[in-house]
Parts: sequence; structure tokens; C-alpha cells
Amino acid sequence: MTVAEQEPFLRIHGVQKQFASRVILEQIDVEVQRGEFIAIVGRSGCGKSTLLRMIAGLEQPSGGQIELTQQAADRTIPIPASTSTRKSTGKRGKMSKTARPPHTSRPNTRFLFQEARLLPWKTVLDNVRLGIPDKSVEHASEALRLVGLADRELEWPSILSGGQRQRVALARALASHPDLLLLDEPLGALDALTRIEMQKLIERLWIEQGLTVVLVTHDVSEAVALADRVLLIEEGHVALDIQITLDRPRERDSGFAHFENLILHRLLQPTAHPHPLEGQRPPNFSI
Ligand SMILES: Nc1ncnc2c1ncn2[C@@H]1O[C@H](COP(=O)(O)OP(=O)(O)OP(=O)(O)O)[C@@H](O)[C@H]1O
Repeated sequence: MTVAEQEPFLRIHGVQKQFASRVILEQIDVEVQRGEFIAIVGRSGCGKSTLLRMIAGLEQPSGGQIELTQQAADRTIPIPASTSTRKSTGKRGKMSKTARPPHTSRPNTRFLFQEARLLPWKTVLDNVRLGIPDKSVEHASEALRLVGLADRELEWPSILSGGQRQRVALARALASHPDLLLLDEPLGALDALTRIEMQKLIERLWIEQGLTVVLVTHDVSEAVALADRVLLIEEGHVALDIQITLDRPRERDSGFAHFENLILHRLLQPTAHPHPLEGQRPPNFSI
């Protein structure tokens, strides 16, 4: 079955959201394929987190529908065409199949926030075990190994750095083998270098674990570094939906700058004057 024939994994159709009489999102229509990495950008207060919370089911839309494919992911499915330019490590779907929970009626969805939200009275390992239905020590250890913290299992969250705490939160999310990972500015509080390291980690895990990811970020450069598609929300609508057709891992070259400028131009001048390069191919364009 080709990607074009596949049912979207996530369908957001005519979604509207208002708080009291204030309309935040007027009409959002987006389809996401299984395995895609989507980034959502937009001005502060445009409704990015609200949309993510609605996808997670933490908030109800005032109108429209959000549908997730009923059957949980089969990890053996091929990578969608939109991600085929990524340089895969060949280790996709690495966590053991026997470790996966049985198929459930709703895809397993995990949410990561800007703060790691760890329990300070539990060890790193026990925090990760909280994310697993059967609290398996083995699976928690495996998840910690994936994020590079195998040697910190018995430590307390308070002695970890901010980046390490986010790694633990990521391990806790991954330990239950999610189909869909929702990231709400998870790197927003980190310094620039740690942020880039975490971006690389998230990209690697996305490839290896066959995840579908929706990331909300203020950082256009982060969106271009990570996403297959960047959605820009403006005045309650998706004003831009751009396919980032750059090879992975992404170099911060002229092609990268092309996409960054395209998105920044629109963010800074929201009244829809198209960027002079909009629709043109970036210098190192590839399919
Ligand atoms: N529970 C709520 N009750 C009332 N208003 C809310 C509620 N949640 C969000 N809002 C409002 O909805 C708007 C969008 O909020 P949201 O957090 O989704 O924006 P955002 O784009 O994620 O912003 P930022 O980038 O600053 O995090 C804001 O004006 C916010 O005050």
C-alpha cells in the first residue's frame, strides 16, 4: 500500500476552539501520516499548545473532529515516503516486539512538557517505571539506555541537570512504546548546546522507534532541523504547511536557511505577503 492510499494516522478536521466567547482556533484542518514528524510554530498565544492538548484528549474542541487511527501501530510498517530521505540507522523498531503492549483501541499517546515533571521522591528508574503499565524494571532500564542514562538509574532527579531530567522524561514516555509522541516545547528551558544534543536524540529515537511526533516549538530553527512538515498557525488557521525537503541529518546550510527564512518571514509579517522565495526550490533541494 502506498502512503497516498493510507488512512491518515491523525486527522484534524474543521477544529475550532474557543474559551468563553474568545475564539482561539477558528478552523484547523490537518492530516498526519503514521511516522511523520510535524512541527507547529506560531506567535505566542496563537493556540499551539491548545491544539496539542486537544490531540492528546486533554481538552475538547468546541467544534470539528480529531480522529486517531484506531489500531495501534504495527512497527514493521515501512517508513512513509515523506521521511524516506532521513538517514536511518537501520535500527528502526529496535525495542523488542515482545515488550510491546497488546493492540489497544486508541493509539498509545505520550505528552512531554517544558518541565520534566519527575517525582522527586522516586529514583530515576522508578520515575521511568511510572510510564509502564506493568512497571517492568527491564523495560525501564532499556528506555534509560536509549536516552543515554543507563548509569544514572538509582540517582534522584534533584541531582540531574535540566537536560538529563528531560532525558528521563523522554525515557518515561518511550518506555510504554508510544505510537504518538506530543512534545510541547520540551527543550524550551535548556541551554543552546544541550538543546541541539536533545534535538539529535529526539530525531534518532523517532527514527529508531518508528514514532509519529507532533512538536510545538517557538524555535523556527528547531522546527526546520527536526520536522518533515512545519505548520504555522496564524489567526486561528494553518497559514503555512511546508514540507521540509532536506536530507537528514540536516546541515545548517543554505537550504536550511531557505526554509528558516520562509517561515520567519511569514511569522514576522503575518498579513500574508508571500515570501519572494515561497514556492521556489531551495539551493540543495532533493526529493
Ligand atoms: N483553559 C483556558 N481558559 C481560558 N483561556 C485559555 C485556556 N487555555 C488557553 N487559553 C488561552 O488561549 C490562547 C492560546 O493559548 P495557547 O497556550 O494554546 O497558546 P500558544 O500558542 O501555545 O502560546 P505560547 O507560545 O505562548 O505558549 C491564549 O490566549 C490563552 O490565554
